Amino acid sequence: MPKVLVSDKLSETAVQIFRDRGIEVDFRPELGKDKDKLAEVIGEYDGLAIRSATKVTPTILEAAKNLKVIGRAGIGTDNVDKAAASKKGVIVMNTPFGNMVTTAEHAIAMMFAVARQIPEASASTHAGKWEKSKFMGVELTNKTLGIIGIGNIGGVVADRARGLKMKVIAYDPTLSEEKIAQKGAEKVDLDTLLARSDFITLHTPLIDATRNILSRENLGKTKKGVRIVNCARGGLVDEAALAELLQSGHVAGAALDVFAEEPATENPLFGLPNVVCTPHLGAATSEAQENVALQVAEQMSDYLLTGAVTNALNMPSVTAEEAKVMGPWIKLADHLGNFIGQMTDEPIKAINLLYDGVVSQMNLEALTSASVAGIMKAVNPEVNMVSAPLIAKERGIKISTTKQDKSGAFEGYIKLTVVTAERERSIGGTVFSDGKPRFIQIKGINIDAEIGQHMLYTTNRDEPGIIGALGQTMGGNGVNIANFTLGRSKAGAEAIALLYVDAPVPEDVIAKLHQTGLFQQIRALEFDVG
Ligand SMILES: NC(=O)c1ccc[n+]([C@@H]2O[C@H](COP(=O)([O-])OP(=O)(O)OC[C@H]3O[C@@H](n4cnc5c(N)ncnc54)[C@H](O)[C@@H]3O)[C@@H](O)[C@H]2O)c1
Ligand SMILES: O=C(O)[C@H](O)COP(=O)(O)O
Repeated sequence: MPKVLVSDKLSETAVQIFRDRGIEVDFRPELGKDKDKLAEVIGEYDGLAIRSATKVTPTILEAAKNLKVIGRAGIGTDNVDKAAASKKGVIVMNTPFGNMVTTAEHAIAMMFAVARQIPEASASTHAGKWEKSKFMGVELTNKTLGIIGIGNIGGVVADRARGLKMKVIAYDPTLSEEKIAQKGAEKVDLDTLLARSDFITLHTPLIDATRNILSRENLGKTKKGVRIVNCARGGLVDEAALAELLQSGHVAGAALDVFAEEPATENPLFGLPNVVCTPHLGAATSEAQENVALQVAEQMSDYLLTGAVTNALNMPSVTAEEAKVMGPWIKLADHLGNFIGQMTDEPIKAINLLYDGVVSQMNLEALTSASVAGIMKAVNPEVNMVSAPLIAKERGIKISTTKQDKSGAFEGYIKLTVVTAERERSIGGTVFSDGKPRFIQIKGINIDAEIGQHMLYTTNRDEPGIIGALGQTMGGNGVNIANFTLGRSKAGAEAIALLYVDAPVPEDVIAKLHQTGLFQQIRALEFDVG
């Protein structure tokens, strides 16, 4: 039974879902703030469910010996070292839509709050002062709202702002003018947004390209009297520069839900007039917390129990249905890769995959990842579908895929070719109607080989006596052959044999086969057929 740790304050709904799905779950939200304790216990778990308090560092991942999936009940995953997770083969998933509306509403609320100085007016009224003339505000109607990053949340903000009769402009380099127009905004460049906006709201992830996007220089390009709203991530704004511009009167107000350092107990913006602050409450509604807890628990359970992958940031999606249909093909892709991986001792330059027939209509990204993982598992058993493409990229291995639909004798097949400086190796395989993967071609020679845990691969010149030599040497040394496949390109040319045996072929048996002088290549191979 898989075991999941919840190390942040998730709704109890998540715990219930894990239990209902038959997953053992420990609810320990205090661990999100205790990295040493988390490192101590994480080794026991297959899944880790978090919000933003838990920092999943390389140290935590190093200790996470059994971890398969990290589920973020929310959107931002900047608290997870995704590169380290991918390298360890751990899937990182989030819930991209569960708190989108709630966070957009918070941004709108913050915009109103800063336009009308509501928090300060409220505090003053609570204090028994009746400072009616002190809190003069501005209308939102007809004002220009500049949205930096108009993805899911920015899109909802645009929609609500249009309802408030604001003019909406947006800077988002990855979206087309048309797409931004569909969201009700005009696409502009950053300088134009800075110059035209009465209000600026940020809705990008915190990545290298967006870190400090509202830098001192860019804040200096804004319209006098601008108001800034940040409900995305702290590092997007230069807080010290913003504080100075607020004090100089260039910026009329700021509303911040997120800070460079969190929890924020000290900040250059604290205490300044017309700065509205909330403690990272963007996603803090009961509706959003139910949504994200439910979604993350379902997604993590699906992955741990069925292999279905949804909303993963470091792995292609695989639906539960796909996982079922593709299961044998994924296994085949893994075996094909593993065959070549075990045959290849020299550095790999390129991996080419050809998908033909039914398999060409499947999720090829997942199949390719499985194949690449199969190759790499031959030298590092820790590699899996998540980490393999990353490792291949790091090593400069070029991966290409081709699909076609002319499988002929088979419903579909996969052909894997691996290129090294010395040679090209290829192997083809299919899945029979019994759901069993089989090798059907090696080096262009047709065969029909059942795949077993222990196998022996030999190449020889096609001449009499090979079967006898193989049978005698194996049998004479107590190695039972479960299945024997032969193939040759033409009579007298190169031939191959693939034997499926009941136990690993001992070194001394391989030496004896070599002594016969009949074989060019002899390799004992092991496959994970579980
Ligand atoms: N305050 C909170 O509690 C809270 C809650 C939810 C999400 N968030 C944060 O809000 C942010 C946005 O979330 P989302 O779900 O809308 O993400 P999203 O991925 O749907 O949208 C982000 C948008 O930013 C754009 N972008 C990327 N690089 C950019 C750049 N250099 N300049 C301008 N735009 C760029 C992307 O193209 C994308 O359209 C994330 O950082 C998330 O962590 C905060
Ligand atoms: O990225 C998010 O989803 C938000 O920042 C919410 O974070 P939280 O779940 O820690 O409140």
